[in-house]
Formats: sequence, structure tokens, C-alpha cells
Amino acid sequence: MTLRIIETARVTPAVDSDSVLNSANSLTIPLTFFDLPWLLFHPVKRVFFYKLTESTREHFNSIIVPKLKLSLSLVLRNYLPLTGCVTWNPNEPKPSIVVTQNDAVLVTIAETNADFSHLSGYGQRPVSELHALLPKLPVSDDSATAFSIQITLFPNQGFTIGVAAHHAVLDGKTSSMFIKTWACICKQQLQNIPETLTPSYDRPLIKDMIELDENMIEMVRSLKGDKTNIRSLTPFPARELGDDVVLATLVLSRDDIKRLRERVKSVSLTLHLSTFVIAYAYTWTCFVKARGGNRERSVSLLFVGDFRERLDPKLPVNYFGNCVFPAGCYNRKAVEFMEEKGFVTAVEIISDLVKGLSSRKVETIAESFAEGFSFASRSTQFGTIAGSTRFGIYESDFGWGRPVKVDIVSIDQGEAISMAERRDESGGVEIGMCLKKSEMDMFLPFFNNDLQS
Ligand SMILES: CC(C)(COP(=O)(O)OP(=O)(O)OC[C@H]1O[C@@H](n2cnc3c(N)ncnc32)[C@H](O)[C@@H]1OP(=O)(O)O)[C@@H](O)C(=O)NCCC(=O)NCCSC(=O)CC(=O)O
Repeated sequence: MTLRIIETARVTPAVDSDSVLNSANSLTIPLTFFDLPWLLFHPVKRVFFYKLTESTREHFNSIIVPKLKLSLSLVLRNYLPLTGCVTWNPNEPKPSIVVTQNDAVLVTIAETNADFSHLSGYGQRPVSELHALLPKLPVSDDSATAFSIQITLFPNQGFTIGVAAHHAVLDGKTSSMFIKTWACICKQQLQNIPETLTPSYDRPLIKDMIELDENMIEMVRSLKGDKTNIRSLTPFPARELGDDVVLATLVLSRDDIKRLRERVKSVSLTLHLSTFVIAYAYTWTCFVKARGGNRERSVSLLFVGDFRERLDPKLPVNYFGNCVFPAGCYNRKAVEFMEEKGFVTAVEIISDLVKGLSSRKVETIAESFAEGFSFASRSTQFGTIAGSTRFGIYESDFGWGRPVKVDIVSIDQGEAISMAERRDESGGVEIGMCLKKSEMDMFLPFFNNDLQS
């Protein structure tokens, strides 16, 4: 495929007489202990595919791009942190998001000759081609950009919106709320954000715990291992990906989930058998079986839970930033998930972890992250989940219909599994996996055949 960059635009927030920037000229939002664990992670990258056969160059340049830019400018008034950078003032104990007047979100406009149907499909797609549809997120030792966008035309086939988000600035809940808000403003040609979609910046609701901040920073530093510049914001080294890495999207229908749930119900009636638990347990056991190898090898799994409603007192559902707590199960033997009752074992583990989340104490969050991250390098297989079955990501309609597909491409940086609701069915789930082609070819038969058994 070829990609031609047409323009790199800076989209600034629309002029707002109430803007906090008008008086002080800058806005500083310190990162909380919920944000800090993600400081040196690679950006979360999602690509949204919009099918539109009337998307000629003319239509794209004169209608689609101007509408997207205008609505982006309007929505950024309420999302100022996305125009800024994470920086770490030498006089401050921790980094902050800093926004100054005239800051902007970089929007790359591009065109490609790639096959839209193939790239937006559910089959195996080269991850390098998906990356071409995503923007860079500039980062240096001193400054890390919060958010960037790429809009790519596939002439007469459609267009994509690719986003790159710094995870220390926002989590999946905030990121998906931003996209849905931008889409709503664009589609309905609104001037202002509806109340229900307005982000909350009520940071004082998260009690300042200096010791917790320090522990988080210490943990992040120790993970990087580079002692030369302890305030450096450059991320962990990127995973080298060969041309043979593919991303595929698997589907568990509502009926599949129901049948899998029945398998477990006969064993125990007290388990938490949500779609999330069933889907994670099933995918994980297939993944461990497909990799095979030494049955005694150490494997671990982790996920994060949204903590906004689990905190006491609760945070507003629209709280901007990160508010997730990790839950994991570490150093298990691969054989536990390979044998006949492997799926039930995984369900029991993940069910217990979900049930236990609400009683987790915030004071333990740094050690919980530290424990989880430490097993990432010590395990032969480490499962994590990106996205969620609760973000409603397919509702992002900018006025040209809902996306035909949404992929989280950044799962290529680990052994993450992505999740989202199914586009056209309530109750089912879409699962993204990114593996070397040879391993994907081993994994898919396990995933498809075990459903029939
Ligand atoms: C811990 C969990 C994963 C566990 O999920 P579960 O679905 O098992 O458990 P649950 O108690 O939340 O839900 C139980 C049942 O109630 C339904 N349910 C509960 N709350 C709901 C809500 N607000 N909206 C819609 N459905 C809801 C669920 O669909 C499920 O039904 P049913 O049986 O039908 O399923 C989840 O609670 C959670 O916190 N999800 C969000 C995780 C998150 O924020 N991840 C993003 C990380 S950042 C990231 O990854 C980056 C990025 O995305 O950009």
C-alpha cells in the first residue's frame, strides 16, 4: 500500500470567552497516582473505519475534512488537555499536563490506495498497514504530546480516523467518551457539548496521597531501568515487529457466550459469569493451548477495572483522566489452562478477580501495579485486556454512519487482547489479537473448534 500525506494541520480549540486559558495563559493539571503508572507506556492507538463509496477526493476535501476539523475545534474547548503535553518541571515532584494558549491537536490528512474492505475486515491483516493509518505521538525526554489524529481517505471506498492517546493523560473510558462527543457535535452540527457528555476535571475528588505518588513514580522508574535521566518522558523501548505480524478480530456471538456460560454453570452457580469473564477466560485458554510448549511454564494474566464507580465516594462517570485499578493472577502453570477443565479454571480466576475489585483499597494501588508489571517480564505468556465491552465505541457516528470496524492496533506492543461490544448485536463481543502469522494460524483453529465442542 502507499500513503500520501496531504496536510498536517493544527486544530486549536474554538475561541471561548470563558476559557481558563484567557486569564492565566496556561493550564497545569498534575497527574494523579491513577495516571502515573502509564507515564512511559506507548500510546493507545485506535483506528475507526467509515465506509463511504461517495468519498471522492472532492467530497473528502470540501465536506468531510472541514466538518471534522470544525467539530474538533468546538469539542476541544471542553477537552483542553488533549491539546497539551505532559511535562515535568524540575521544581515539581511529579509530571503535569500543561496547556498553553494556541496549543493544538495535530491532525494529519492523508490518502491511501489500500483496500478498505480488507483492512476493515475481521480476517488477518498486516499490522504494519494498520499503523500507516495512525498518527505519531511526538515525545522527547522533556515533553510528551497528549493526543494526535490522522484522517485517511480511501478514494471511493471510505475514510479512517486514527487516534493516538497518551495513556497517562486519559484512559479508555475518557478516550471513547471524547470520540463519541466529537462525533455527536459533528453529526448534529452542535455548537456546544451536551451536559451528559461534558468531562469533569474535578481532580480534588481524588485525595492527594503524596506517598502514593512517590511510590508510583519509583515503580515506573524501576521498570525503565535507565538511571541517567530519571525525569525522562521517553517511553519503554518499543517492541520490534516483523512484517509477519498480523491483527485479527474474532467474534463471540451472544449465543456463543450463552453456550460457554452453560459449560461453567454446571460446575458452579456462584461465579460472576459476565460476557467479559467468559470471553477473557475462553480467549486466554485457547491462547495458552495454542502456544503449547513446556506445560510447567509460568503464565500470568491481568486486566484493569474502571474505578470511578468503585471509589468511595464515587467519581463522576465523566471524570477526565485515568481511574483504573489492576487485578491479576500471576505465576500459574500453563498446564492449568491447557487441560480439559482449563476454561473453568480461567473463569473461576477471572470471576474472583472481578468480584474482588470493589473491595480493593486505593492505598494498595502502587504495589498492585508493581506486582502486575513485574510478572510481565517473568512470565512466558502474559495476558492483558485493552478496551472494554462497555465503551460503546461503535456509537461514534460523525454523520456518515457508524464505523464498520474499530481496531485497537497498539495491542501489538504486548500480548494484549482487545475487547469491544459487537457492532450489530447486543450481548456479543469482538476480540482483537495481534500475533506472528504462524502463531495466529495455530491459535485460530483452537478458538473456532473449541466453540463447537
Ligand atoms: C472489571 C470489569 C472489566 C468487569 O466487567 P464485567 O462485565 O465482568 O462486570 P461488571 O460488574 O462491570 O458488569 C456485569 C454485567 O453488568 C453489565 N454492566 C455493568 N455496568 C454497566 C455499564 N455501565 N454499562 C453497560 N453494562 C454494564 C455488564 O455488561 C455485565 O453484563 P454482561 O453479562 O451482559 O456482560 C468492568 O467492570 C470494568 O471496569 N470495565 C472497564 C474496564 C476499562 O476501563 N478498561 C479500559 C482500560 S484503558 C485501555 O484499555 C485503553 C483504551 O481503551 O483506550
